Amino acid sequence: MNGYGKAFALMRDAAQGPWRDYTRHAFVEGLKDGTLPRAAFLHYLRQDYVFLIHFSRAWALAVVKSETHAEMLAASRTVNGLISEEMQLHIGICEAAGISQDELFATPERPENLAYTRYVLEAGYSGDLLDLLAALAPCVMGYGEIGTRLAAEATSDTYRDWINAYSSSEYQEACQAVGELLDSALTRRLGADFRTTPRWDRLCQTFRTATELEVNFWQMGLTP
Ligand SMILES: Cc1ncc(C[n+]2csc(CCO)c2C)c(N)n1
Repeated sequence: MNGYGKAFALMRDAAQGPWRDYTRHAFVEGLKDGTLPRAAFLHYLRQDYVFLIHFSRAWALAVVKSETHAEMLAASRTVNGLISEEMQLHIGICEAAGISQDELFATPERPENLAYTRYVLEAGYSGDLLDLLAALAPCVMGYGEIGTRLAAEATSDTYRDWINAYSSSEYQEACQAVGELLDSALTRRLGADFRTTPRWDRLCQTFRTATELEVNFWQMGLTP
């Protein structure tokens, strides 16, 4: 699977093992065949709602760290997509399951959740837009790959709404836009041969760590 840009494909290939653990996690396979217990899914969604609050803050920080209007536009569109669409999806599914928005907002944050979001925010606070985007990319593109694969391979309709959200053309376009942002931000700051610069390996390491934190997040989802 590809189409999310050059830098993403390189970073993913450099993090092959964790990437596979993330995109083929037992939680994901349970969404695919409908065997994921409902309690685990709702627990995950509640944690993910809190996760999205902090991820919206991290994408807002990407606006702060932008150096061009095009970068600000791409980052602010993601902030808007997150708050107006992705968080709405969670509110809707949870409401239908009898979990109110107040309850959702008051969800106590699990350590696996906290570790991931604060890692990403710290990458942005202490670094530049590249450090921040390297930490943000696994979440955006990973769900893009998972959504596309599950739309083709799902054998159950139990989690169809969730799968449809991440396989939708709107979401796939958002992944492509982030891929283009990553490529152009790298080229602007490091040059077209960004792979040969001293910073590249560190950026790949940040991408890998964020991918490992995604694996931990799925694992948390399996243990309500
Ligand atoms: C643990 C976890 N990882 C990734 C996503 C997906 N996601 C989070 S922010 C974002 C970018 C805005 O569209 C996307 C797609 C999630 N929901 N939960």
